[in-house]
Amino acid sequence: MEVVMFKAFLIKYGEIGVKGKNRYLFEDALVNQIKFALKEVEGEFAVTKVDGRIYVQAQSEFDYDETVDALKRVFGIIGICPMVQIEDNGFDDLAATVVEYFKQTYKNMNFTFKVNARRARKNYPLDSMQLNAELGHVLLEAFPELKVDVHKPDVLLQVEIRQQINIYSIEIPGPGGMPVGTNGKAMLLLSGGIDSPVAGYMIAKRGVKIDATYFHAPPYTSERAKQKVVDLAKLVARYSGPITLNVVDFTEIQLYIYDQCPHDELTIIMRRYMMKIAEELANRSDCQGLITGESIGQVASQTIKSMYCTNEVCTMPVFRPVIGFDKQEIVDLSEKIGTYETSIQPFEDCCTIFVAKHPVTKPNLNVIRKSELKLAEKIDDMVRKAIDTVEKIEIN
Ligand SMILES: Nc1ncnc2c1ncn2[C@@H]1O[C@H](COP(=O)(O)OP(=O)(O)OP(=O)(O)O)[C@@H](O)[C@H]1O
Repeated sequence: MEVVMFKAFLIKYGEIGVKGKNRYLFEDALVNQIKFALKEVEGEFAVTKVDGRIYVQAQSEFDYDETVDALKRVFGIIGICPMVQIEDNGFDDLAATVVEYFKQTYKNMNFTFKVNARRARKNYPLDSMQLNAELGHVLLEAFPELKVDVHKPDVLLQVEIRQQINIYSIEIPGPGGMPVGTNGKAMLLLSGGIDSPVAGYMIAKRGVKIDATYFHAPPYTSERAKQKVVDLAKLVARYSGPITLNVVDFTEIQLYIYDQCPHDELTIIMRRYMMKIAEELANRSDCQGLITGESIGQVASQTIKSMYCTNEVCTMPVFRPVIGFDKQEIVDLSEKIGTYETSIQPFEDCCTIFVAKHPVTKPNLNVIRKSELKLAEKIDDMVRKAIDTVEKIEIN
């Protein structure tokens, strides 16, 4: 689309509008997230909050498509309206701009329209009704194929008389949700798979800031496998904002469990230690919850009984946003958010390397606890060491 005229966007936001006195906190978080998202777009932008509305105004040359794509990743936005903003140079100038706006925005004029003018500034010489009628008339003269429909127009042209004049008619859907930073913080257990990046995306969408923890088992898992997780964290951060990624060296613990415990219980016991360590890291970085990509019944370690056993080691709430999704639904979402291609890169995961041929699908908590007694001597030191030597990678 030829969009030479669009130099600004009106940002529409939904749920955050209903938060009463907290409204400004939500708006400020939204402004911050918009600024963060626009950092990777070429061009300078001013993001401002004026009279309870948020505007993005280009201050230099900019790439329209990239800008819209970046805004589509900001949770809390329900609509992105590309806008023409002009100074008030009298009605004739406004009428000419509206005609030019139609010419540049629509290829053919075989549609119905309605003008919806609003005056926030009452000293404008025409009132809203007069503006609607006059601008409608001007457009019909300029484009005789156009038709007016005041009930169900194909195109609703908004003309807002404020300090400046805003002209817009297109609303590109945003992602919805709430601005990140308005709903606490949680720790995502991020593996290299398909599910956990999607889980992180879904919780961030509700306004939750995210940190991540990855369990790495060198040399059984390669540097490349770790890089894949860093890449996934970067992709999630495009929506969630900056992420601190904790890389835990899990090798010693895994080998020890492998040595001491029945192999059909390995996955469950490893998972329990992952949850324990993730919870401790979460506490240290002020998180109020853990996030995993588990979905009921997907694999042996994700039966309800298995989750009952892994959940038991932590007191923090564990959020499993894809719990009721089929695999294909998770895949669809991962394609939509752009993590799928990276997730399917074939690099080994620590769980798949140490996995038993026939893992228990109905673990008994008492049996698992008994097996873990064999670890008692050394495991606490190992856990402490894993936490103390964690590598922190800042994704921003
Ligand atoms: N190496 C790891 N580091 C961090 N978290 C992990 C790791 N392995 C598993 N998890 C967490 O446990 C969840 C279940 O893992 P599992 O390997 O059973 O499932 P999965 O379906 O392959 O999930 P994913 O696609 O997210 O890897 C993951 O979604 C993730 O949250």
